[in-house]
Amino acid sequence: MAEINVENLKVVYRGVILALQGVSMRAGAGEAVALLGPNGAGKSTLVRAISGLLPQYDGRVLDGKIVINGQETQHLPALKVAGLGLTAILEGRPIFRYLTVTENLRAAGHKLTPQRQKELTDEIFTRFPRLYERRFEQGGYLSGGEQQMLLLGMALLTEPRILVVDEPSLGLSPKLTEEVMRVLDELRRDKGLTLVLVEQNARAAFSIVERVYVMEQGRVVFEGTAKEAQADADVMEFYLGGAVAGGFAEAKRYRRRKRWV
Ligand SMILES: Nc1ncnc2c1ncn2[C@@H]1O[C@H](COP(=O)(O)OP(=O)(O)OP(=O)(O)O)[C@@H](O)[C@H]1O
Repeated sequence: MAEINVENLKVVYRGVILALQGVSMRAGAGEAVALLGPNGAGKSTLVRAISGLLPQYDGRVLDGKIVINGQETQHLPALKVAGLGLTAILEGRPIFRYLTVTENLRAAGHKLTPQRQKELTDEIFTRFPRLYERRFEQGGYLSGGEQQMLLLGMALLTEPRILVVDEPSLGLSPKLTEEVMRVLDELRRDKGLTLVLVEQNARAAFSIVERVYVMEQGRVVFEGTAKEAQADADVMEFYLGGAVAGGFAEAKRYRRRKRWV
């Protein structure tokens, strides 16, 4: 059973900035949930906490609990959390820019037997034909969408049970966003993955998750099914309005603000 339970989590950066003010959320085994909300709401902070990566950002859990597969993890380092089957693709698209696509995949799967590595690499190239075409290209020369696909491929080579993905649509065209979402959805279904998706692009998230948490100012302000969120006029207007109405233009503006690769 690969599930996440977060209870009343409080997170502070640099000892003074309270970024999460008592957040509770749950992702059941094999379930897809999205964390939505405006800039600065605390979405990335929550996934950093779940992934054990807060110390890298000078952050720490002040109070509350994170339970992954029955084990309390709020004070575990990232490597231990990864050992529980959680793989996180966080901001910045951290690929090896001077290695080719194939080499990046090999590096990600270094713990696997050569046979398993080959099986999974073949699977990745089947799921992402574009990556196969670009397999001898250096990572740094790939487009944003191709880099996102490479990151998903690299994540698959860690054989995760829980996948945490921060803003996969960032900077992508609507068509590419749709493709990345489709692949995420297929992966979850085919492999029974638990998926936690952070998205500014609420419309994209609604297409593949069952439940959503809308955050603002370090709190969860709405929790419900994707359908309930879309039917709630206040949620749509006050918290998700810009993201839904703005579409690609909004994404581009956002991309300019947030630096990556
Ligand atoms: N490393 C850090 N040091 C200090 N404060 C931080 C740090 N990272 C985030 N914060 C602050 O914590 C709050 C929550 O930020 P967070 O990045 O989690 O929000 P977010 O919902 O992911 O926003 P975005 O969609 O813009 O990434 C913000 O007020 C932000 O300024």
